[in-house]
Amino acid sequence: MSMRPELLRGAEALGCALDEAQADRLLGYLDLMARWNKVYNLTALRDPAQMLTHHLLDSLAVVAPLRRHRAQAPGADTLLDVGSGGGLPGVVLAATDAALKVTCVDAVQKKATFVRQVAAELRLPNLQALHARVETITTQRWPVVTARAFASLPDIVALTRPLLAEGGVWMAMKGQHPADEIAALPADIEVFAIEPLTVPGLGAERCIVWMRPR
Ligand SMILES: C[S@@+](CC[C@H](N)C(=O)[O-])C[C@H]1O[C@@H](n2cnc3c(N)ncnc32)[C@H](O)[C@@H]1O
Repeated sequence: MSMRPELLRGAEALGCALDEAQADRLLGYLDLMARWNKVYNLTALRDPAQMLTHHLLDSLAVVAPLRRHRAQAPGADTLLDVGSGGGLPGVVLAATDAALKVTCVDAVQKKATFVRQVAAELRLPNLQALHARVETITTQRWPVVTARAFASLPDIVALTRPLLAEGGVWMAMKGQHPADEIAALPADIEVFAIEPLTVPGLGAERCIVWMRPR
């Protein structure tokens, strides 16, 4: 059964209606993920319908908030997705915004290789993948650093702080409001917004924790 209608409906509910080309890319990504998963074990989910809600729609939920942030932060046109795994949310962000240059980094070679393959097959020149432990990167800084299912907020900050550009922000994707993690952040880190998200069909709490150095 085609998943296009559910994808289109879900994206619209999330405030990021997709054009045909964007929907094609995201469905192509889902297809590549399902095929590579048989060999490379990129995600524990096997059911494509679950991959749609738990991965694609969950990642699409941050597209509109990121657009709002970028509208207020001119120059925030590059993003680092830390511990990107099979490319979540980095691939989804690159596939929905050609003006955003996305770098996905993961410590596992096969995951970076998969994201490179996605960039080639889906023709996404704004997507690149690095195979590295994020704490070893010294070559570049980014105005937005994002992470999904990567680490606690204090660990995200500790591992990626040198990679944040002047005036940059962290956009951390979390489940329930992570009060304990927020309480454990260093005093010079400000949580300037916590945005609750409602992901169609997911039935679980989600939020974005926006952070920046004070
Ligand atoms: C649970 S997975 C989440 C993957 C993806 N963000 C998602 O939401 O499906 C966490 C990923 O972080 C990667 N990782 C863990 N420590 C890392 C580090 N220090 N630098 C880069 N990647 C790391 C792991 O290899 C793994 O792919």
